[in-house]
Amino acid sequence: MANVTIIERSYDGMVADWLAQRLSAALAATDGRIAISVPGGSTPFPILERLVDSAIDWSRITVWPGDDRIVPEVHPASNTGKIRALLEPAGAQVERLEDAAEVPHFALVWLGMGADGHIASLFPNTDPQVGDPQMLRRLTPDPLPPEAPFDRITLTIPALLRSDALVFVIRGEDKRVVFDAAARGEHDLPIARLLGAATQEITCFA
Ligand SMILES: O=C(O)[C@H](O)[C@@H](O)[C@H](O)[C@H](O)COP(=O)(O)O
Repeated sequence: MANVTIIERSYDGMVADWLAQRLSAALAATDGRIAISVPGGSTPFPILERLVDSAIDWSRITVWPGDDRIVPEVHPASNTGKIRALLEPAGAQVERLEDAAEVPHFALVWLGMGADGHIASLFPNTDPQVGDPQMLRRLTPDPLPPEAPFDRITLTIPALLRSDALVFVIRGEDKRVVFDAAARGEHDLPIARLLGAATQEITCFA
């Protein structure tokens, strides 16, 4: 049973304020840089638009997309392109997963989740492993999600677990049912594998 703090009836401004506080605290705890991972999809970007205006020293933050579709950054489906457009002007360094050499330890990993229990691009058909020796994988979701029918590159479960904290923003009752069942260890979908192996603080904005 994963120890998850659920924050009910959340809204984008609330999540942005929480993230701003956590990132400020992580920056205050070190003289150097911190690394974070942020999700793609549709949920994060209204939150990131608020977060980018907060008083965070983005020049000390390296931002890793948790996953991306294998498309050019100028493609509308590119998570990295959208994240870069938002955060690089604020001073953040945004990584390209294809170029990644060494996946760091993350101060915070922020994830969304699909109704099928996927996280990042770890879809059920890819059989993601808690003990994966790789930090990054290229893979093909099957079925291809109609909203983003592309091959993917993604952080793996061990890479996502290389973090001080996990935070989820999960909107919709269908996803909430899947998430709660995962937290109780009632299925073996990717979200359940991640939560079952997590030892760090876990927060879910629902
Ligand atoms: O590349 C992606 O699509 C995301 O990384 C993906 O894992 C996303 O987080 C979930 O599918 C939830 O998407 P929404 O936030 O749009 O519900």
